[in-house]
Amino acid sequence: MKISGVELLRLRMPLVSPFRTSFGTQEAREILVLRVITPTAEGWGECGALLDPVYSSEYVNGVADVLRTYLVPTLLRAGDISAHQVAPLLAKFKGHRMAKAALETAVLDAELRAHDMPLSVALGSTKDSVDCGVSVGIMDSVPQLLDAVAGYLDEGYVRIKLKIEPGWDVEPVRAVRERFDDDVLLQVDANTAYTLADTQRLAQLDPFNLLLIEQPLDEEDVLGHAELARHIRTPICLDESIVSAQSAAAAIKVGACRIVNIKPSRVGGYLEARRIHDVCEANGVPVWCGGMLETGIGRAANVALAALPGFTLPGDTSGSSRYYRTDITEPFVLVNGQLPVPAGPGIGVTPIPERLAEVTTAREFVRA
Ligand SMILES: CSCC[C@@H](NC(=O)CCC(=O)O)C(=O)O
Ligand SMILES: [Mg+2]
Repeated sequence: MKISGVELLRLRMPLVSPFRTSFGTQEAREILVLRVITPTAEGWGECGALLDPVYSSEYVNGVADVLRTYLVPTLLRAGDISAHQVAPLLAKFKGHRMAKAALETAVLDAELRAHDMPLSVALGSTKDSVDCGVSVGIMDSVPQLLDAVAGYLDEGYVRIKLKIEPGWDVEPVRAVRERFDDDVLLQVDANTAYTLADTQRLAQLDPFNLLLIEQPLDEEDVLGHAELARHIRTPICLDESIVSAQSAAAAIKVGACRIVNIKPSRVGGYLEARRIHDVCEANGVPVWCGGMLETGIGRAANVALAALPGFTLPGDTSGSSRYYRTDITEPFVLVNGQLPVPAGPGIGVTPIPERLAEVTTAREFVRA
């Protein structure tokens, strides 16, 4: 398939409420969306990078630059290519996995639409709906947190994830455990906020029957997570540390994690995400689909991925209303704690032009 052009769209989408994590507070999402044009179909891809390099080293302006300067011109010059050739063609450029993921996804979406094949089918998904969890930010008070959790449980979410950081960890988790049924699936995400010196503090979370503790230590401290795992009972799940199937295999081998959060954006796309799924499944390691506050474009693709057999834990695949008053696609609405897997060709959704126009702050066309 020949790529005739790629459009970079910069969106600004206000969040329904501030989302606070150990690395800062998001009030709105600046999002880069890609539209790939080919003679037979168009494809869409959403980049998970944040405005600033605070979750990972990538950030929106940097992604836009590496796409216009290196990645898109390389594909435009490559002639007839398939989506599976994108990663090998771009491998000479080190890193920039979020930029590569968005571009590969848009090419894959165009290719699948041209062949009338849903992404879920192409990935080998086996379910037509997925259980959904929700990520709950750090709040100003425990009562405010309890009200938020009550609201999400009322909406039907089947798993609650609490953001934690030093000073906001044991007390809020204990309060949630004490207020809600012990059967509520509960996990925490530290976004690298702790060090091994905090081992005893983190061990105080063990009595609360958490599903997992996500990325307690620095993303490069894989051996530190293996050491921590010898001192706490709660299973460690890695997020920021897992950037490829190779890094997943290595982390599992050294005992750094018993669960993996797979985020297609972080690992370079859905094809690598599938490989990570396969590595984890081969090692008996459960996986779940993480999120980067995606619009319906990224959400649709994430839900398709979350329908793979190894995704045995509810993901951060919340409904559109978790973050946005109005999505740029038809909204994803939770029904009985689940979201339906899009059945249409490719990612199965397309942006609604009027809604896309409302939130688009810049458009840039990259030609050969
Ligand atoms: C702005 S925080 C994004 C990264 C964070 N993502 C979430 O907490 C889930 C976000 C979502 O529901 O999409 C994570 O580390 O897992
Ligand atoms: Mg995380």
